[in-house]
Amino acid sequence: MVQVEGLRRSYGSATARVDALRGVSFSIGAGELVVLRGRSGSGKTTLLNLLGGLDRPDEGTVTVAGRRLDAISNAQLLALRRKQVSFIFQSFGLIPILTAAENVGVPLRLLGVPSARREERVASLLRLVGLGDHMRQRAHELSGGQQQRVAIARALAAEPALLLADEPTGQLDAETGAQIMRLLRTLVRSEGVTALIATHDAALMEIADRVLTISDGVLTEASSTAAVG
Ligand SMILES: Nc1ncnc2c1ncn2[C@@H]1O[C@H](COP(=O)(O)OP(=O)(O)OP(=O)(O)O)[C@@H](O)[C@H]1O
Repeated sequence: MVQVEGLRRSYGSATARVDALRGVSFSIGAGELVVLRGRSGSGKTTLLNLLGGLDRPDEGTVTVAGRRLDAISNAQLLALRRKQVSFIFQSFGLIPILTAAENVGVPLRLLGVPSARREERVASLLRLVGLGDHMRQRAHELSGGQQQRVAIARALAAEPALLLADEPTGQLDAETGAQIMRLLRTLVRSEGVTALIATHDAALMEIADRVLTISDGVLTEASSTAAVG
């Protein structure tokens, strides 16, 4: 599902240059949930942005669902981002004045899904994340954990092939964070999506099929763990 080959990305100019990624290669199989672990500043966000086509590498290639991101036009990249790749952020990224249902419906609107089908999918997703009773509540009225559940439902709405999550539990207390991670584990399996989740929280490794560790812009170890429910 994902192949990354020799990825390099630097920021700044010669005098103040930061080598955020210094030759990163790995692949992720369809349906796998991979946790990307690394300290703050190790290059996790840079890597996720390149995988999601939000940024372009200085060197190396990214292939998602059989398409090399450097070989496609900006219009094709936009289509890929709408249909096949979705993001979950630490800060949830919801539109505060819209209801939970409206937020989840945004990607479906962008794809032109007719309203009846859209409403059906939105309701079923919100039930799936345990918010069936909060559909009409505005995002800013929800707790952090509830907002992240809405963001997860939104990320899954368009049935993406690849889900990228950047510190999805970073703003939540430990127990709520653990619940969100278990929910992600369950949904990745039931929706058949492939996921890469960046975190520095060692407690979250247990949900991974595989853990990639990044340090100073390079992968330092790749280990397998038994997947748990
Ligand atoms: N737009 C930018 N301009 C300059 N330097 C940047 C930029 N984005 C990231 N960096 C630098 O690149 C390195 C990697 O940053 P990145 O955000 O990828 O790390 P991270 O592992 O996601 O960190 P965190 O967990 O704190 O989000 C850091 O040294 C950071 O300061």
